[in-house]
Amino acid sequence: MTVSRADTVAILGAGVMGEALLSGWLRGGRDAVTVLISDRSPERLANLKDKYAVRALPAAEAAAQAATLVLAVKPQDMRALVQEISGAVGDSTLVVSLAAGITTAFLEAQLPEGTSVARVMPNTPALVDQGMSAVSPGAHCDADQLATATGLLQACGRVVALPEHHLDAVTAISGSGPAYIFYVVEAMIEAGVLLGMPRATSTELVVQTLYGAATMLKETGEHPTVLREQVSSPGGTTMAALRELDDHKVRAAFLTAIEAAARRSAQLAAGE
Ligand SMILES: NC(=O)C1=CN([C@@H]2O[C@H](COP(=O)(O)OP(=O)(O)OC[C@H]3O[C@@H](n4cnc5c(N)ncnc54)[C@H](OP(=O)(O)O)[C@@H]3O)[C@@H](O)[C@H]2O)C=CC1
Ligand SMILES: O=C(O)[C@@H]1CCC=N1
Repeated sequence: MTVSRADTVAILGAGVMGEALLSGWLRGGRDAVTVLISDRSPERLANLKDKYAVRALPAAEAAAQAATLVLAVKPQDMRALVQEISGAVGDSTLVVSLAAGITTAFLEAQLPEGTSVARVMPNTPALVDQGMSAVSPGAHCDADQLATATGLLQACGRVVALPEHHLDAVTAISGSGPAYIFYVVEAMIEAGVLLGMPRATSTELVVQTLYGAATMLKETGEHPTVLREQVSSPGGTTMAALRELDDHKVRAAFLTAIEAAARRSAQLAAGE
């Protein structure tokens, strides 16, 4: 089967996020022959080719054969990748970057004049079709191209379009967010073990509690304060615990932690 360049998407940097998108597209019914992957690890490429039956090519060759390029390398590797592919980027190429911190202006300056660029911040729940992404158009990205970028992310979850000045905050909230939740889950499991429960039991209790609480937030549409108050009986166990969290300034710690993540995203833009 011959696949046109217009229908082809190349993932350049097939690591955690690259694979998350690839697997989501295939689960959503995209034909594997329309996806090219590139990575500097031959072992990783061999593994992904086996697993998903997609074609692997060096980055510049993949870039020449695809109308949409998804740049999914670490921010620190972005300059080198863009230099490698720049000569293969055509007038109609759409470049979609997933990298934290890297601005559309940076990419536009490295790519041929007038290249359409969209900046996206996804998250790892895309692996289970529950991703949350934000997308921002660069200076030359038109509405159809923004819709194309949005469609790539919608295959694995929800997408919001936002002005690019919000993307460092998005990175700090939903991009890094799953890690904060996993950190809280780890701490709660440890607490169950501290109280004498088998680790497997504690894990089951915590994971289902998280799932139930997330489902309540989503399905009831109630404010989290209302849901928290429903759990907090006067003079009861929950208030005893929440008082300790307040005494240990856990809420303030979340604010400063998330500020630090946004600051770090802005530093990555400056190549630090
Ligand atoms: N992980 C996450 O939760 C999220 C990540 N992101 C962003 O997504 C991007 C990718 O992150 P993640 O998937 O975690 O990173 P990974 O390190 O897992 O994946 C990046 C892959 O790209 C490869 N690579 C580096 N340079 C090149 C190149 N020139 N050509 C081909 N392949 C190359 C890397 O190889 P090697 O291993 O040899 O370096 C690696 O396999 C980052 O910019 C990150 O900011 C955004 C949201 C969430
Ligand atoms: O930690 C990081 O830099 C990347 C960006 C958002 C999630 N992971």
